[in-house]
Amino acid sequence: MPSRSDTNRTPPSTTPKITLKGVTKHFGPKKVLNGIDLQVGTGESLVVIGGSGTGKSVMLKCILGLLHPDSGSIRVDDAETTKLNPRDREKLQHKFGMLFQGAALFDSLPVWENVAFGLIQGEHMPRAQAKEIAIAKLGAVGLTPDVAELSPSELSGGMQKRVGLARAIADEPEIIFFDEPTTGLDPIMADVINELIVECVKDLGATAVTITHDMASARKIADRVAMIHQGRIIWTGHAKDIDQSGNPYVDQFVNGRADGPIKMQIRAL
Ligand SMILES: Nc1ncnc2c1ncn2[C@@H]1O[C@H](COP(=O)(O)OP(=O)(O)OP(=O)(O)O)[C@@H](O)[C@H]1O
Repeated sequence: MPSRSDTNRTPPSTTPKITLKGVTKHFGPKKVLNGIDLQVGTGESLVVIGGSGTGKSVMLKCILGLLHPDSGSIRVDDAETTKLNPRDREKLQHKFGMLFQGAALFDSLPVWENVAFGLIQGEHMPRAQAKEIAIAKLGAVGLTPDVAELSPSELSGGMQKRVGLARAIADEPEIIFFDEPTTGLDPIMADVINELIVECVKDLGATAVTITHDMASARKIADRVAMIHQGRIIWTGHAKDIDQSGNPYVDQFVNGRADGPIKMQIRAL
């Protein structure tokens, strides 16, 4: 299957969907985000790469409203999200879907109810209708209706990711966040999940933001890639240009080399 940047789809619009300007966040004496500037276009798939502890998850949590930045601006469409009251924040949440790193399913609920959770709890949809949608979404990620009645604990890691993806798309969100979607999967299953992500995002016409260490995943999913280092975005570019970034940090990361400016800075700490 071709990468997302090769597919024959409508190119993403240049209208910004998400805009971060000068976002900072510290915990105690530790500055984690040092002025993040980043824009994601409507319908674009942006992949954020970067080493462990560079602030990827903290940035994502700031966009999701799970953490409040110390300073800076985060806009989603026309709304400045750092200043929303709780009611408007809740409305904004309806635009978001999320696939968590560990799929984060409730073992106490059958698969279908995990998928339908947001529809039942958030949208107050009748259970029968929500179940129908959940089964359709499970079909969209390649799972048959009999899986709907199982407990998540009965599923393999790959199937759990599919269920997490079905849940992320159940509400047909405008923006989907993927946190390390391929972690813990073998390379073939990782590729299957990457393909499903590309398909689901394309079908919905959604904007996607993915954080990952996995370059195979980044290459497959991304229209554009942004690299974060020490709490700043140090490079952004088209996925197809990642091997000619001209940036030694990106080059080191993409090629997984121990030697380079990133290691030198770790040594210096
Ligand atoms: N709630 C918190 N309280 C204190 N420190 C935190 C908190 N959340 C994150 N941090 C610190 O912020 C830094 C960045 O963490 P973050 O989880 O964003 O890294 P990351 O780039 O996502 O790494 P990884 O790829 O390993 O998941 C880390 O040093 C982490 O310990």
